[in-house]
Amino acid sequence: MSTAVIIVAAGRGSRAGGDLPKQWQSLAGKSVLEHTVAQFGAMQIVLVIHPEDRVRAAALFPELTLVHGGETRAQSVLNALAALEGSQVDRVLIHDGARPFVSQAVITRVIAALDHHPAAAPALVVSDALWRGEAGLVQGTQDRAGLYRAQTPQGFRFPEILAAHRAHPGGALDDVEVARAAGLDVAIVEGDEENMKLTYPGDFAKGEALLKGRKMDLRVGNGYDVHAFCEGDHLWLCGVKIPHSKGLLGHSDADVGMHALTDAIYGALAEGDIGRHFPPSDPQWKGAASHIFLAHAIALAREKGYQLANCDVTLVCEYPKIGPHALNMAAELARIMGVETSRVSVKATTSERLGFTGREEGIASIATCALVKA
Ligand SMILES: Nc1ccn([C@@H]2O[C@H](COP(=O)(O)OP(=O)(O)OP(=O)(O)O)[C@@H](O)[C@H]2O)c(=O)n1
Ligand SMILES: C[C@](O)(CO)[C@H](O)COP(=O)(O)O
Repeated sequence: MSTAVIIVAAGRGSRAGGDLPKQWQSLAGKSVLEHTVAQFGAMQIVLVIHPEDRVRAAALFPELTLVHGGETRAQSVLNALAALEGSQVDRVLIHDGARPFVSQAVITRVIAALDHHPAAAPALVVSDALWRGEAGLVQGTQDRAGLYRAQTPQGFRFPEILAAHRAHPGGALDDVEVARAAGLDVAIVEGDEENMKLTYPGDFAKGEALLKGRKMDLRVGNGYDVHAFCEGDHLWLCGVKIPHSKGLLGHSDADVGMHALTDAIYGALAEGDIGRHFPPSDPQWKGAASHIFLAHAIALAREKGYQLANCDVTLVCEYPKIGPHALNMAAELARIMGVETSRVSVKATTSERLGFTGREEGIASIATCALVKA
């Protein structure tokens, strides 16, 4: 499944006021939009901007696809959907640029719900009493049963939401309204009180306070693994196939580097190790490609609200020589985990011909990772 994110940021923020449209205003030293974009990590992002903001946007986000927005939010969304047509994308998340505090946990819940529904969106149950009012006087109360406060990102299967937007006459409040008009069922997933939309001038002070009050929740884990050499003509290390005069022995593909990294992530989460999640006694994992284990560990981290800050994998062997492959290995691990390559390090050392690695009986690997609550 290939998922893209559309971040709509072409509005003028008239209710928020200020010298710049709200998404370009500063919040704790960075623009609102930089905070928002950062929350989606290495996902494919289409950023919808106002044509007047092109230079600013291209300078700050050189790696993102920029699309010009329209007169309304819905038109801005449609322009981005049209730009994705013909790509490999089969799911899309549509998010307000003005919601910079969206968490990994909310993003993960929306994506997970798309496995079972054509559309899904986060929302919060209304808990206050609701009144109707006029001229400063309460005119009556409104039953709040079954009422929700809608948030973004709102997630959809791509062809369905493109068709729905094309068919919609306009005037919808959000993409869920567009999807429902096309007959799509929309699942509600749990939103987050912190996932507020900056709308009025006072919201910026609330946002600053929220960022200040966020306690850093940092987890560190380590992993260690060993696999013995066996007969063979290649081995897998950190997801890269390397021709060699020996193979590595193991129940799975014996990718010792990826196993150490996977265990480091489980360790940081206090979730045991690979063996707990993929028991070697279970024949279905015989010969399994180790990216399954790493993808599971990182998904578990996201589910719990953590993202990878960085990781460092060291391979201990005399041969094969790792240097020529190290960058490819880091890129492959980063791809599997959905993070920027700059967060992943792969390096190697020999053991100076000492011990089992020195005698070329096998390869050992040590990995460390840091996870931060997003
Ligand atoms: N023509 C538009 C209008 C809105 N948006 C985006 O949609 C999100 C939610 O809209 P809202 O909070 O209403 O933003 P603005 O339209 O900018 O605000 P205002 O209504 O106060 O002018 C924002 O990230 C905004 O930039 C957009 O991309 N294109
Ligand atoms: C899409 C939205 O953020 C859902 O809550 C919202 O409808 C868009 O903002 P607006 O203030 O209603 O224009």
